Amino acid sequence: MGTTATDGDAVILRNAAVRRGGRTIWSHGDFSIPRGTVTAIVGTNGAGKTTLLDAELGLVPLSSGTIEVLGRPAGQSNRRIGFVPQSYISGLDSTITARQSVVLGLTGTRFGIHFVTREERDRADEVLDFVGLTDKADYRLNELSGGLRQRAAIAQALVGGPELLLLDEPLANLDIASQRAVVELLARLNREWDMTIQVVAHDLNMLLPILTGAVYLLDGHPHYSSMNSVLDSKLLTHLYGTRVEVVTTPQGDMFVTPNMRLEPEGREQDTHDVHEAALFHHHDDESDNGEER
Ligand SMILES: Nc1ncnc2c1ncn2[C@@H]1O[C@H](COP(=O)(O)OP(=O)(O)OP(=O)(O)O)[C@@H](O)[C@H]1O
Repeated sequence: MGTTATDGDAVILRNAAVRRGGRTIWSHGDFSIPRGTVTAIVGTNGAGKTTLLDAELGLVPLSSGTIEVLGRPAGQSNRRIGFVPQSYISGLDSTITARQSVVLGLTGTRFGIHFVTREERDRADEVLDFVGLTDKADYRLNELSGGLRQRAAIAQALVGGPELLLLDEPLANLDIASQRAVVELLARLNREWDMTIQVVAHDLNMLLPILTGAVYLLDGHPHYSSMNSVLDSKLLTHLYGTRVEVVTTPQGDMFVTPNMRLEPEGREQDTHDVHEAALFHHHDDESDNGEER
């Protein structure tokens, strides 16, 4: 929301827009995310959450504006960024061991013979220990549960010592205990390694205790907000197009709960009129030309 960028920011978008397949996915990205924060990226299917991560990695060109990551233009800091893609295993030979997969984070996934140095192996073991996989280091990836595979994926992203960790739906398809373990791991990373974290998520509930803010993709525009402001029932209802409630417990915990009294067709209407919806957007330049999204 047009925030003033500082050296303490990990990511800075200035009037950023992305086009893919001939159409604008999102535009007017104008915010900065401070270092040391844990940020959710939320929005409906196809809103462009993965595209935002791709843009930060410089993998998709911007159709306007700029993105700066760790003080440099997007794409130029990738060695200082750990990335956990949505389908980690599909890009890998699942018969390699957890340790081998982590070492790949240091040596690259290129083909050919690569001798692993003692140092590389020690570094891999250090990270495997941090994610709680020491006793599974020699298990093949296809022998691990989804939750443990996700931890191996995070270990691979961490092994190069990144300052920023990007995760694309790391909790998808995990049971609740495994989701908790991943969330606890992210909390420790943030707390003990001062890691700046961005995580694409559909369900905020599990992540709420560790989130400091969220980027929400709303009506084709990404916005950043600290957690207190994003957890607004009206905003979330507009964002998801269905009724969402925010509950503050006496302990101060907040939960986003879908309202179960849904209309017969299964969705409650977003009740915002166009003027109310406009209040969620605070662009300096509202010259969006109404392109199809
Ligand atoms: N390589 C591509 N070429 C053209 N269009 C693309 C490409 N990749 C993604 N898109 C389109 O960009 C839009 C945003 O996709 P993206 O994957 O970023 O959304 P998302 O919010 O992560 O969605 P989901 O919640 O379903 O994962 C979608 O309409 C998608 O079809």
